This record gives sequence, C-alpha cells and structure tokens, in this order.
Amino acid sequence: MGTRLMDPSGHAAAMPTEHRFWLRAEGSAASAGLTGAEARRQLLRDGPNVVERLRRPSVLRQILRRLAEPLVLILIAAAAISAATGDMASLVLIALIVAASIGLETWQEHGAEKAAEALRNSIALTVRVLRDGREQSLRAEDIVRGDVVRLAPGNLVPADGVVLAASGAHADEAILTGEPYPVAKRPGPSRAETMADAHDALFAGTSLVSGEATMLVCETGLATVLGTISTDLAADQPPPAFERGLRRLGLLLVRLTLALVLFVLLVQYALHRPVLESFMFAAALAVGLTPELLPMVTTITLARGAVRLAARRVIVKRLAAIHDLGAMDVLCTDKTGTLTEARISLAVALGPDGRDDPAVLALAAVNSALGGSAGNPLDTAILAAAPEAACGWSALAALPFDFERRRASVAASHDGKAMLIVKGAPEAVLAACVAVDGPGGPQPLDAARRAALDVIHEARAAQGERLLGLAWRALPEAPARLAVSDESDLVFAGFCAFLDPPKPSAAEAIERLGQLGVRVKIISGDAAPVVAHLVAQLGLPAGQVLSGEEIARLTDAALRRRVVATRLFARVSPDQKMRIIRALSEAGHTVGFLGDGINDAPAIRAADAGLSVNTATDVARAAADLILLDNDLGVIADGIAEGRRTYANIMKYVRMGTSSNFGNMLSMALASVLVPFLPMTAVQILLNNLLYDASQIGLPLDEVDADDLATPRNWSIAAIERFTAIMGPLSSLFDLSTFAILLLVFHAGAAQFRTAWFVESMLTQLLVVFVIRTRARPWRSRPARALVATSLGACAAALALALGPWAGLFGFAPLPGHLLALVAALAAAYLLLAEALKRHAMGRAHRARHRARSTHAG
Ligand SMILES: Nc1ncnc2c1ncn2[C@@H]1O[C@H](COP(=O)(O)OP(=O)(O)OP(=O)(O)O)[C@@H](O)[C@H]1O
Ligand SMILES: [Mg+2]
Repeated sequence: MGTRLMDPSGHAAAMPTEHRFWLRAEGSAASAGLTGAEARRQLLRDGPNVVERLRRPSVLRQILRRLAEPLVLILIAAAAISAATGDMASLVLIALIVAASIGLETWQEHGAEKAAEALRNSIALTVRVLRDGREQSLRAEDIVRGDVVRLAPGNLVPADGVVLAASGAHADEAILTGEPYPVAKRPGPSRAETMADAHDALFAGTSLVSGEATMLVCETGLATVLGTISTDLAADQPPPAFERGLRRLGLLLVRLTLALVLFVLLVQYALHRPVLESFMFAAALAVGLTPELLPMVTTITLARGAVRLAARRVIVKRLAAIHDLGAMDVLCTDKTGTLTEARISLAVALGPDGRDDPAVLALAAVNSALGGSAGNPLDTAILAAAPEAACGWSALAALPFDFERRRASVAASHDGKAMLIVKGAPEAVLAACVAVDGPGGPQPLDAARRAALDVIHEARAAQGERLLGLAWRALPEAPARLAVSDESDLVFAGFCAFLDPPKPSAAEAIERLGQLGVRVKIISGDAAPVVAHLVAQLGLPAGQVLSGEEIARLTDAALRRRVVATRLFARVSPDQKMRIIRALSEAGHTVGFLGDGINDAPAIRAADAGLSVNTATDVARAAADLILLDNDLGVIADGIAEGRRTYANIMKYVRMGTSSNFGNMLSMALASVLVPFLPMTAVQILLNNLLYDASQIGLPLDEVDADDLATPRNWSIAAIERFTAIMGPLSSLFDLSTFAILLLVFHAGAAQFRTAWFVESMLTQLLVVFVIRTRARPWRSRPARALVATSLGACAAALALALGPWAGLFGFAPLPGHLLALVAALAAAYLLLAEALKRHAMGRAHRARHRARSTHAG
C-alpha cells in the first residue's frame, strides 16, 4: 500500500492540529452555501481546486528543460571553449542549430498537447453544489472553501470537508488510509486525532460507495490531504504497456550511444588527435544518436489519434492509452449497458411458491424508496413498477447496498410497527434466512424448502431474468442504527425478476473485435445462468462460467491458468474483477476493461486500457483512460484501429532512428579511426541531425498499411534490435565503401570528403523512410503527402547547404560532377539493397502475445 499516511508500524499517523479541519468550529454551523459572488472572490484567493501537478509546464520551462539536457550542455560548453581559442563561427553555428532544433520540438509538442487537453476538458468531473440557494452542477475545479456539496454513491469527494448531513453514507478511503472497507460517515463533532477515525469528515480523492451526504468544503486543491501526498500516489502506479516499451527502448539507445562515444574518445586519444575537436565530435555523435524527437513524434502521433478518436465520440484522458488500445488482445467488459440496453424493468414479483405476489413487490418498493440509492437501476425499476407502495412507511435506519454483501436493508415503520426489510442477490438473502413465508405464516426453512426456492431461482435465471430476493423480520423496537449482524433470522418473502434486453449491435461488435484479434470476456456481478443466457441470445459461443465463489478459492497462480481460456465470469466482486484483470496481464496479455459502476473502478484502474462511458459513475470515469460518449462496443473497434495506426507510425520513427541514423553514426565512429582527419565536423553532424529531425515531422501524419491494423501490436524490443542489427551495419557498409572510393580512387581532401559524405549520408538517411515505412513494395503503399514534403524538403535543403554559394560557411567544398554522380549512384544502390533486405529485417509481423516472451527475456 505504499507509504501513505501511515507510520512504519502501519498505524495511521496523527496529523498536526492545524490540518485537522474537522475539529474547527466552522463545521458545526449548518450552512446554506455561498452566493456566486462570494465563491468567485474565494476562488481568486485560493486558486482552482486541483491537486494534480500535472499541469503543462510553460513554453519557457519546456525550452529551459531541453537546454539543460547534458548533451546539449556539453556541446555548448565545447563550442564556448573553441570560441575562446578563436573559432567564433562554430560557436554561432552550434548555438543556431541547437536553438533551431529546440524551437522545432517545443513548437510541435506544444500544439499537439493543447489539442489533446481541450478534449480532456470536455469530460471534466462535475459536482452538485448549493450556490445562490439552489443546487447547481459545477466543475470540480471551481469548488471553493465554504461551498456546500451534495454527494451520491459513486461520486468522488471533490475536496476536504465536514459532513453536514448524511443518510447511510459510507466512503471508500483506501486511497488515503489503506483501509479496504468503506467507512461510515455521519454529522456531529468528532474528537478524532487521525483521519481514519474522523467520522464527520470527507476527504478529496475518496469516494462515496453508498448512501447520501451533504458536506461543507473546508480545504481545496493542494491544501487537502490528497494534495499534500498526491506525488506519492502518482509514483505508486506501475507504468502501462506503452511507457514500459518506451523505457526499454530508451535503455537500448543509451547503451548504443555510450558504446559508440567511448569507442571514439578512446581511439582519438590513442591516436593523439586534438582533444577539443575530438571531444566536440564525440558530443555531436551522441546528439546525433539521441532520438530527441521520439517524445515529440509520440506525443504528436498520439495527440492526433486523440483528435481523430474524438470524431468517433471517444475521449482520451491518458494519451498513451491509445497505444495500449491498439496493443490490447483481450477486452473484458461488464454486462449491463454494454451488452444489454440497460433499460431494466421489473418483469414480475413472485412469492416463495413461484406465483405472482404483489406483497413481495410492496416490500421491495419500501426497501428501494427508503434504503435504495438514486441512480441504482434495480431500485429505479422497482419504484417505477410500484410508485405508491411506500406511502405510509417511514424510515428508521438503513444499511445500504454494497457489492461484497450484495444486500440492502432498511428498518421501517408502518402504523407504529417496526420491520426490517432486506433485499439483495437471492443467495445472499437466503443465507440470512431461517424461515419462509407460507399460506399459514412463516415456516422453517428446511433443506427441502431451500431446494424448492433454488429451483425457482435457477429456472428464472436460465430465461435471462435477473433476480433479487426479499426477506423481512419484525423488530421489537425502533433501532437507531443497523449493523450487518442485524441481517439475520429473516423470513424469506419471495423474488423480484427483472428484464434487460440484449443490445442487437453487441454481437456484431464482438465479432468485429474478434477479426481484429481481440478476444472479449464478460465479467459480471450477475448470476451465472443470466450471463450464459445473454451470451446465447447474442449468438456467441458460451463455454464454462467461472464464478466468484470458485475464484475466491483459487490462488493467483491457479487463477492465471484459468482466466486465459475462460470467457464468462459471474457473481464476481469488485476485488475479483481486478484480480481477473491482473491475472490476464500476468499471463502476458495486454488487457482492456470496460465498465461503468462503482464496482468496476478497481478493474478499470488495473487494466492497460481502462474504458468507461460518459454516463458512468464518477469513480469509474476517474479511473478510466478512455471515455466512450456512446456506450457501444463498436466504437472500441475504431479506437483499436487508431491505436495501431499511431503505433505503426511511431515504429517507423524508431526504425529510422535505430537503423539508418545509427548506421550513419556508426560509420562516423569507424571513419574517425580509418580516415586521417575527422570525417565530419561537429557543426556538420549537427546540421545533418537537424535536417534529419525536420524530415520526420511528416511521420505522425503518414498513412498506414492495412496489414499494420490487422493484429494487436505491442513493443517488441527484440524486433527492434533485430532490425538495428541488420539495417545499421548495411548502411555502414555503404558508407565505408564510399570512404574507400573517395580516399583511394579520388584522393579527396578533408573538405571535399566531408561534403561528398554529407550529401551521401543525408540522401540515404532521408530517402530510406520510403523503403522502411512499409513491409510491401514502396510503390504499393502510398505515403502521406506531408511525409513526402518534409522528406524531400529536407533533401533539397541538404543539397542546397552543401552545394550552394554559402557552403564554405559550414566547411563544405565544391564537388566536381563525377563525384556528385558517384554519391547519387551509391545512395541509389543502398536504397535498393535496403529494399531487398527489409522484410528479413522486420521479421514476421509480431503480435502482442510475443510481449510475454520478450518481457521475461528482457
Ligand atoms: N439496489 C440493489 N439492491 C439489492 N441488491 C442489489 C442492488 N443492486 C445490485 N444488487 C445485487 O448485486 C449484484 C451485483 O450487482 P450488478 O449486477 O450491478 O453487478 P455488475 O457486475 O455491475 O453486473 P453487470 O455485469 O450486469 O453490470 C446484482 O446481481 C444483485 O443481485
Ligand atoms: Mg455494472
């Protein structure tokens, strides 16, 4: 559970008095809320209610961050030293080139992130607040101290505050205290030293799991308990699939760079070459090798993906989740709303004999009216079927529904007689019953009678009807509070059966996902026969159902073996949903989860791609990486295509960087040994690198082959290494032949050598993109116009710089016609050979499931 707010012994630490806002006097006075004007003034004083320090850094800060990168610093220092020895030109040039590449990067990234952020804002969390005497829906950011906020189950608590009123309110505070069970909340002063004991306080970041509460906001933003520890919490999350791959790629490149730079420095030292010059050369090599555009290319491709997805009504909250969606090979989903219409209606209320019984419906209606929660679809369906049934009843106490107990209870009185009414999943209710209603009054619930009830339950569920059980007990006196232990010695009254028609579009969507290589699994809290019936209705293959009861008995290792082949899971608790996701993930799958309830939030958080819908509860939406504006499995298929598109384009950049760019830098290092002078000056390497970078701006916009969209794709470092190992040396081989011809045949001098090679390496490096951007023949896969423009533009610029009248400024010398022709011929030969070898270098199309292997190997 991390460090959180606990001391080493695991006990919640006492907070300093000034933070214990629940002890302040302000909470004791009931409040009618603020006026709009008061709130605006308060907002100016305290600032917006945000804890995340994830706010985008300013442009200036982004530039400074890039300037402070060690390589750039070394280069600038080296240039400064050479300026001190009289070489002003290289200082100016290096400064200009560094400025240009930083400018390019900052400008591109800034624009892309702004677009993505605007989309995120469109699904901001809203809170019900009392302002100007009426309830309004406001963005959580605009909440200020003194606001009065209303909370319902599934709502995130937007700020720290004290409870003014509550009925059956329980909060999940695990995120702050590590306490796994919901904590009861009620008004009234507490003298609590620790937040775990503060029954009258609600904390930002926690959520209401049941009941209702009204709270007075005492602290907002960074002043909240969450605000003081939010950085710890962020560090607690394991990185998702995309970041894991990116990190491993970074390590690979660092190793390559270090090896090359050390090699050059050692050789130069051994050959007694000038120290400063060698040093600058090595630094320029390192800059040339660093994939400094990788963050920009990934951000832009992902941000563009986000914008395209928005057109399909999918909002991306975490950009990298687009990639994870493309890599996903298993999608788990809950049932209600995704596979069904979520228009739950009451079909019938049955007595224990299986016949219609309006008295059972009346009991259910009293329970729902006095102890249900607004927004719960089952409670809503019951009240719609019997709107008047609760008249004349008054609530005494309630014990709200939770997903572990699967029961909801109320103590209610009618004509002065008190009664406990319990409703819930039939087996959960029956477990608390000792008797059953019969014609002549309650009868003992013996084995035969239990079996008869099970038969009714099974038969109904097998027809796809979701059942709730109802039970009651007379109460000798009115209780002040209810506990779980009160749910005992009950008399079973009967069932309510509900219908929720399947969505016609669901079957088609699941088939489409199957064609994309994504298997769909259903994880439901509902009973097994209901899930099986639905699956049959949708015309999908059923197979075995794994129940929550069985899962509870399985160890993690055993569960890992079972989950892969199982498609249906029933009667699972929120915790078990999360366990299933983890097990799939450990079995090597990239897992998505789509859900909308309080009970789905842990699983959404655990998934690589957490999906929710805009109508879902706050906790589910907060946990999700992607929000569907329409609850439709079909759009997920669109999202998957988008994810794979972005991945394919990012891979093109990676391939360019690790093969042709790496090959060039490798040649440069070798040449520094073989050639009597430095093969390129530091300035020329940097120019080379800048033009190469500029050419890549078109990549995020590139078209993608159908082949790249067909199967789940995930980082495979092994495949990248293979590609590098083949294509890198190929490019070096060509460079070395170029060197040999230039030196031995044409006896080129230093300046001419550098010019010829600059042109050759630019042409090969820039044009090879058209070869390796596709597995097909280049003329069969058309590149995007933007890519053609940036690549050819960079080529033209390189030729102009090296051959134009200003060439001398950069240390270039004029090239005679036959040398130019030679360079062009060599570049063409290289491209042809690269084309011949690329399929071999790319290997078989790797699928996401190979991740398991490469992860364990790496
Ligand atoms: N308001 C309620 N009162 C009593 N019992 C309830 C209530 N809501 C749900 N239950 C019980 O808890 C079980 C699990 O809840 P629910 O079906 O919503 O879980 P779920 O995992 O979200 O299911 P689904 O896959 O259908 O979305 C229900 O099948 C029902 O037996
Ligand atoms: Mg649900």
